[in-house]
Amino acid sequence: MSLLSTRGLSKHFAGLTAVNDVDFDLPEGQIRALIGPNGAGKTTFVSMLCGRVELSSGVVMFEGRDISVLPAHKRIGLGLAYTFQITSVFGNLSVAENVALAARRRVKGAMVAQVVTEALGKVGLADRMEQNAADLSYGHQRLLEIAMGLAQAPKLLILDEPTQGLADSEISDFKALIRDLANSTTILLIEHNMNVVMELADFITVLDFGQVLAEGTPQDIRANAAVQAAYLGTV
Ligand SMILES: Nc1ncnc2c1ncn2[C@@H]1O[C@H](COP(=O)(O)OP(=O)(O)OP(=O)(O)O)[C@@H](O)[C@H]1O
Repeated sequence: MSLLSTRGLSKHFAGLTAVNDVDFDLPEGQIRALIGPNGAGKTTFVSMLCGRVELSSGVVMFEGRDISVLPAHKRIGLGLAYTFQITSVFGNLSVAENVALAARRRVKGAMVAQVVTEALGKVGLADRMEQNAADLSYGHQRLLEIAMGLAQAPKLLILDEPTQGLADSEISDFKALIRDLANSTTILLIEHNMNVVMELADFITVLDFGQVLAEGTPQDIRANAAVQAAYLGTV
């Protein structure tokens, strides 16, 4: 059984079909990359998985349960965590307080501090706990968001362009982080950096004009002529 799957998932915005009849299956334990040209529908697709965007038609299943109309906070409760391009960090709170907010959804009392320390340790921000989140670089704010996701001990972690804003030197740490997280969490990653995709992903789904253009291993996708024409040739 897939951890997450969709059938016939579509989203129409007035006159525009952003996601068109997508069937998608994500097995537990996989690192899956979702790639495709700008405007292909990637963010809209994962927003429907998370419940941030209402679907127009189709179904979303998580652990065999139909979650298509479940509100976002209930999906988080089931183990579906996500970080998005638009940063959701509270700038006037400390790094630790931001993660504590996420941790309190799951644990209470002294456990909160433990979960916070662990999550920040994993993403490499343990030495910045007391700093105001607003004072972090953009790249570090993205790592803080991942720590906030981890504090919820998710079964599925969805990351929307997590390497955007990271320096080259930080990207190799990021790759190691994702490999480490994959030992305990299934990961769905929207990513434009093809080095990151090809190195990290077990399996890749390519969206184009809201539809699945191709799926396969990194080798399959690299060799796929349609993907080359639609996307890889242009990056
Ligand atoms: N709230 C909205 N209202 C109207 N159109 C939207 C809305 N959100 C997205 N779209 C449109 O849906 C299409 C898919 O957008 P989406 O952001 O999902 O693509 P994407 O693949 O994530 O792109 P990028 O790689 O640039 O982030 C685009 O044409 C976009 O303009």
